[in-house]
Amino acid sequence: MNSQTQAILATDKRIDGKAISAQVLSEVAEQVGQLQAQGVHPCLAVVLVGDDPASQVYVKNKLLRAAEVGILSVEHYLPAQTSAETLLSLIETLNEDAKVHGILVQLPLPQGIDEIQVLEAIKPIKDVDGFHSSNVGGLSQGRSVLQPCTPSGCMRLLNQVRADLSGMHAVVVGRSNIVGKPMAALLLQANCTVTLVHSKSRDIKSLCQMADILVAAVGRPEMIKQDWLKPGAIVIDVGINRVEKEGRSRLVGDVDYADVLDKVEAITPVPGGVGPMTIAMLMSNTLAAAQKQHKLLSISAIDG
Ligand SMILES: Nc1nc2c(c(=O)[nH]1)N[C@@H](CN(C=O)c1ccc(C(=O)N[C@@H](CCC(=O)O)C(=O)O)cc1)CN2
Repeated sequence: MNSQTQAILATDKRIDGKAISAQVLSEVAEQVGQLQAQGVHPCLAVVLVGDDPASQVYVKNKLLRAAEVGILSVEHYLPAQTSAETLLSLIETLNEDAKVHGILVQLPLPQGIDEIQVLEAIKPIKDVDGFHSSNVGGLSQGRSVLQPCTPSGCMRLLNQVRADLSGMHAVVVGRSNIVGKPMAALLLQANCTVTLVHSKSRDIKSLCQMADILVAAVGRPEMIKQDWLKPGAIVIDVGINRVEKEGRSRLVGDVDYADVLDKVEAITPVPGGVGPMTIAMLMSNTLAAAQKQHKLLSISAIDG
C-alpha cells in the first residue's frame, strides 16, 4: 500500500470530531438566534478554582466557543485556597440569578474541596455538565435530562458512523463518574449490550476483543493495541495523555492509533476526536437549559 492510499484510508476511517463539533456548534448558533429573537439570551457561568494550566485552557476554549455561538458568559476565577463555603455561596448566587441558565464548575477542584458537595449544590436545571445526582439518576432511567458532555459527544460521534447501534456489543473501559458510567448508560439506552470494564476486571484484553464498539477512557497512553480488537470494531478514544516521544511532547489517546488503524471500521483521533465534542455538547446543553427555563417561566406566567 503506498502512502497516498494509506492517507485516503486513514481519512475514511477517522471520525473527525473537529468537523462534527463544528456542525453541532452551527446548529446551536442557529437555535440561540431563535431564542434571542424571543428576548432570551442564553448565559453560561464558568467557575474555575485554582491555576491548573490544562483547566485554564479548557475554560478559555469554552468561553471562546460560547461567544462564537452567541451564548453570553460570566467568568469566576477563584484562588486555589478558596474555601468550600465561599464556592458554595457563589453557586447559590448563580442558582438564584435568572439571567444565568447554565453553571459549570471546572474539574478537578483543588484538594480539600469536596467535589460531590459542590456539584450537588448546582440546581439540576442549570447543571450543564450533567453531573448532579438528579441528572445522573434521570439518565440511568432514560429520562430527558442534561447529559454529561463527553459521553453525549461520544454518542454523537458513534451515530455519525451508525445511526442504529441496536444489538451491538459495546465495551467501555474505565468507570469514572464523568465518562465511563454515563457512557455505559447512554449505550444501554441506544440498545447496545454493554460491558463496563475496570481495573479489577479479569482478562480485560479478552473482554475488549468482544467489542463491536470500544470506548476507551482509562488515561493510559496507547494501552489498547491491534490484538485487543475484533476486526471491524468502532473505536472511540476518550484518553488525552501527554507523552514525551522522540524528544517532543505530544498528545496520544488510550488506543495506539497507528497500530489499530488497519483493523478498525472507524476510530476517533487524539487530538481532534472526542475533545472538541465535549465543548460543543456543553454549548448544546446550555442552549437546552435556557430553552427549558424560558418554557417554565412562560408556563408560570400563564398560571399567574
Ligand atoms: N466541569 C468539567 N470539568 C472537566 C470536564 C468536563 O466535561 N466538565 N472534562 C475534562 C476537561 N475538558 C473539559 O472541561 C476538556 C478536555 C479536552 C478537550 C479538548 O478539546 N481536547 C483536545 C486537545 C487539547 C489539548 O491540546 O490539550 C482534543 O482532544 O482534541 C476539551 C475539554 C475534565 N474536566
